[in-house]
Amino acid sequence: MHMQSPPVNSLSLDFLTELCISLEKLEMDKGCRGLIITSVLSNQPKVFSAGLDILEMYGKSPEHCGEFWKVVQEMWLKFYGSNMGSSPAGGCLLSLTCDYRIMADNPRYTIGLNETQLGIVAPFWFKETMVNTVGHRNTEVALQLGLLYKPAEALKIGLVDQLVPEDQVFTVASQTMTKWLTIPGNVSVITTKSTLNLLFSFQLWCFNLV
Ligand SMILES: CCCCC/C=C\CCCC/C=C/C(=O)SCCNC(=O)CCNC(=O)[C@H](O)C(C)(C)COP(=O)(O)OP(=O)(O)OC[C@H]1O[C@@H](n2cnc3c(N)ncnc32)[C@H](O)[C@@H]1OP(=O)(O)O
Repeated sequence: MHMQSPPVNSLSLDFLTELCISLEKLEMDKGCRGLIITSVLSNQPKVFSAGLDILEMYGKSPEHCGEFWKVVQEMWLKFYGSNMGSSPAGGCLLSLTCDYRIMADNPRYTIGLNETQLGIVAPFWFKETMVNTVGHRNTEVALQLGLLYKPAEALKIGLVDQLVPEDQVFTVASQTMTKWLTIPGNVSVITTKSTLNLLFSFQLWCFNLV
């Protein structure tokens, strides 16, 4: 799936709605077993996603905000696999929801949950998704300081799984997907994934988010 919503793939209500509809269609397609998501914006260096569209969170009606927040949660519940450039805040969440993250090795790109730098708070389910990926201590430091990591730093703490030269991102993503798809049967993979997320799912249920 190629994201192309200039200038920076910010996650607006319209963009997220379209994304969720596309994901739902893919979920129902029995022939689809994996998804690589990437940005095809023409800007250089490339942005994966600038995160939630800031304009959606300012001066809008309560109904609009409700609708926006709901679709943000839907997006988070659905994702699979990705490759990317810059991914601040919601863009980082988009990546964290994936099974494997491949980042272009360009020090101009950054990834992280930088909410505190913006004077806002990363919701607990952003935080938990980060803890599940990089552990509690790394998350504590990252979130309190609102850190945006360069590729090498992100790899070091496990925020991304692999760095590759910029022109090879999609090729390597395709090779990685091929490897993951050698695991037989959807059921065992889905069950394993659900088991890994069991505690988190329970927390979400307690907070009435699913
Ligand atoms: C519904 C109510 C809910 C209330 C809940 C309240 C709080 C909960 C918090 C939820 C957690 C928040 C998560 C988020 O995702 S907040 C968004 C965080 N995003 C960022 O901090 C990214 C900011 N952007 C950048 O760092 C850079 O733009 C960049 C992505 C690295 C790209 O840099 P560059 O290529 O140099 O482009 P420009 O900076 O020049 O930007 C180009 C134009 O794009 C506009 N832009 C950028 N980011 C956003 C964005 N997130 N939303 C909307 N628009 C964005 C930027 O203004 C430029 O526009 P212009 O050309 O018209 O000036």
